[in-house]
Amino acid sequence: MQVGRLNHVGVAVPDIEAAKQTYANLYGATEATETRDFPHLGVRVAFVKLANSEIELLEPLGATSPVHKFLERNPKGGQHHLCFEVPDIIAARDDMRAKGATVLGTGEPYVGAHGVPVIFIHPKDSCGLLIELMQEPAR
Ligand SMILES: CC[C@H](C(=O)O)C(=O)SCCNC(=O)CCNC(=O)[C@H](O)C(C)(C)COP(=O)(O)OP(=O)(O)OC[C@H]1O[C@@H](n2cnc3c(N)ncnc32)[C@H](O)[C@@H]1OP(=O)(O)O
Ligand SMILES: [Co+2]
Repeated sequence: MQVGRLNHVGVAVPDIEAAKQTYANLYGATEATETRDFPHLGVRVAFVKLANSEIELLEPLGATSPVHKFLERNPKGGQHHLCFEVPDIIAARDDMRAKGATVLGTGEPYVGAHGVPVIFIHPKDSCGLLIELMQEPAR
């Protein structure tokens, strides 16, 4: 299986609104979504639109958030993950497992911030990078 386009770069930040201003002021990336909470995912999220992809700004929601420990280690924020689109998230999950990669959580895809199912592959399988795979959205 070959992954598709880079949908977004996940960036953990201590303050999403401040980060939005940084991307607008420094890089002219002024188009951003409203900031939304996803309590069931443990994150607050906003997307900064780019010409060919997006920055996904992430704040932790609570101490059990998957982003909480990352921000403790990187209090100013940092690159958290890359997200690639795939045509079939179930086939992608099975392909990852068949190749010996660790699909995080239960292994069952779950609906992410874009409203389509996602999975995550452990950083140890991708040269230290956390990789998210998401079902290609209808365009
Ligand atoms: C889905 C909604 C939204 C979307 O796009 O739609 C999102 O993207 S939400 C993003 C937040 N959600 C997740 O990240 C879910 C998957 N993540 C996890 O399951 C954990 O964060 C995990 C397993 C990657 C790390 O868990 P934890 O931090 O509790 O474990 P450790 O601190 O013990 O770390 C283990 C090991 O991994 C290294 N690590 C941790 N986070 C990252 C990272 N983001 N990138 C690279 N490496 C990471 C950490 O340094 C440890 O390395 P070691 O060599 O063992 O010390
Ligand atoms: Co993401």
